[in-house]
This record gives sequence, C-alpha cells and structure tokens, in this order.
Amino acid sequence: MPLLTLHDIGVTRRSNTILEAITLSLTAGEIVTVVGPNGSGKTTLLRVIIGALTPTHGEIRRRPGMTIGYVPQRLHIDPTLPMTVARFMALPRRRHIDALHRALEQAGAAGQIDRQMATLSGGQFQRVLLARALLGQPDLLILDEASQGLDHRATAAFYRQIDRVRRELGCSVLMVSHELHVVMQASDRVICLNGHICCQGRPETVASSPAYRDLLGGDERDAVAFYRHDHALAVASP
Ligand SMILES: Nc1ncnc2c1ncn2[C@@H]1O[C@H](COP(=O)(O)OP(=O)(O)OP(=O)(O)O)[C@@H](O)[C@H]1O
Repeated sequence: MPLLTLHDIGVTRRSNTILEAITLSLTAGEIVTVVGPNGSGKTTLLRVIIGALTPTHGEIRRRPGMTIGYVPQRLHIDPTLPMTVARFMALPRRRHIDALHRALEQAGAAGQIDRQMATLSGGQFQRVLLARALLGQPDLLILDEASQGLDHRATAAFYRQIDRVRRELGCSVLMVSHELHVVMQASDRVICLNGHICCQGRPETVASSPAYRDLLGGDERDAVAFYRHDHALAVASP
C-alpha cells in the first residue's frame, strides 16, 4: 500500500484555482521533489499533504498510523532570546535526552546540543530543524525549501544528509526546492508543478521534457548541467 495517495485534489481560494487535478502517490523509501515557478502551488500542496489545509476537491489517503516530520522553509528565532538546541528541540513537547541526541546524530548535528541557537551557522541551523523533524522517527519527511540561504556546498551536503536519513530510517522524503542542480541528482522522482502536474518522472526525464523547459527556462537547464559536471568532479576526488 502506498504511504500516501492524492486523488484529483483541487484547492480554490477566493475564486482562484491554486491546485487542480493533482493525482499522485508516494511509496515507502522514495525521494520525490516538487519543482515549479513561484506561485505554482508547491507550498499549498505540502500543506494539503500535512493536513494543514483542507482541499476544496478530491481525496487524500494516508497509510494508517503514518507519521510526518516537517522541516519548514525558514524559521526566525529572536537572536536575543537565550535558547539552547536542546531546549528548542524539546518544544512544544518534552523529549528524552537520548531521543534528542539520536535525532541530532541522524541529522548530522551531533555535538550541537548545548549550543545557543543564535550561534549556529545556516547549515547547522537547518540540521537542527531536520533533527527536530526526525524526533518522531517519521515515515514521511517533508521539506519546504529547506536549504534556502545555504551556499552551494552546504546545500549539497544537506541533501547528502537527507539521503543518509532516508537510508537509515527507511522513510520517504517529499521536498520542494529551487536548487534543481542538487535535488535533481538527489531525487528518485521529480514532479513539475504549475497549478497542475505538468510532468513527472525520473530527474533526467523531467529535465529534458518540453513542459519542464518551458516552465523553468534556460537558467535551470544550465544549473542541471553545471551540477552534473560538479558531481563528476566530486566523485573523482578523495
Ligand atoms: N490562503 C490563500 N488565499 C488566497 N490565495 C492563496 C492562499 N495561499 C496561497 N495563495 C496563492 O496561491 C498561489 C500558490 O501559492 P504557494 O505558496 O502554494 O506557491 P509556491 O509554489 O509555494 O510559491 P513560492 O515558490 O513563491 O514559495 C499564489 O498565487 C498564492 O498567492
């Protein structure tokens, strides 16, 4: 049974159609990336899947007992507020210290537990958010532009960590990203969204599809080509 199935989902707000005819399913252990231009409904789709938004139309089925971990687009914490990583991770629910250590380790942030949130680098901060999402050992990990603001190297490292998490936990991953050059390589399947699903399939299939090219243009194609080159170098280096 798939982890999650969406059938003919539509979302309309104030007579605007934000999403229409979205039919898709996620199977256990796969990494799926949603790409699309600004305003194409990516965040709305994630909100429907999480259950934060009721669709106007269609049906969503979740495997019974399925749990979701969510890594938000960005999170602002007042830098003058004293807040350790441990305290942040235990909000809003107290967690056993062993669970905190385990989640931080899974997220590649071992040893950060006593740091102040305000002193973390962008990459470390995102890993703490990831660790927080992993606390419940989710079946589905959802990331909304989770590497926004990270440089190229930190972004690539972050997605490698996501792949490790997927392998260790066996969870599915659904993410929205603009870093196509990285996520294309890190995904099993890419869904190209513009209110409806324009195309979907393996990353290389989507990258060469006319619908994807029309929607996301030449810059992204260059980015994909660039990443492939970069990836080849990364594999060759020790
Ligand atoms: N509650 C709402 N009421 C009315 N319109 C909304 C609402 N939420 C989202 N929208 C509109 O729906 C469209 C899709 O928004 P959404 O945030 O899902 O797109 P997105 O693909 O995630 O965009 P971005 O890449 O800029 O983050 C936008 O035009 C937005 O203004």
